[in-house]
Amino acid sequence: MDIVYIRDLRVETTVGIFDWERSIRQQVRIDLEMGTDIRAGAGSDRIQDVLDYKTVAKRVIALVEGNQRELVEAMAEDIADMLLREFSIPWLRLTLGKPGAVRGAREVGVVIERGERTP
Ligand SMILES: Nc1nc2c(c(=O)[nH]1)N=C([C@H](O)[C@@H](O)CO)CN2
Repeated sequence: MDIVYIRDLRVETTVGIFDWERSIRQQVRIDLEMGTDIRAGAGSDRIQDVLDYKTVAKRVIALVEGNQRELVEAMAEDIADMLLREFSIPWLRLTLGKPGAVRGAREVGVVIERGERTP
């Protein structure tokens, strides 16, 4: 399996369990690895034949900017669900972090894998 990735995507959104967090925008940071087969696109050299990371990034940004969830777990699951459905991605690994959310830590968050990773 090949991978198309997006690293260090930063998006401003509302997220968090505390009242003060519901009235501010915070930055979340996303790393995304998506299973794919690049051979058709490598052969044709046409964007139509690949998983377009720009299109994926725009969709992820739109979803995250509109987030109403409190937990990073819930937001991560929403992103993964959307990607598996809308882009027919067989497998993905998603890191969703909140930089600076915990004093003393650079970032906290979750890493999830969804779908089936084929050889
Ligand atoms: N596992 C999680 N733990 C915590 C979360 C979360 O989304 N998942 N959220 C918070 C607060 O919103 C925190 O980020 C505010 O500093 C605490 N723990």
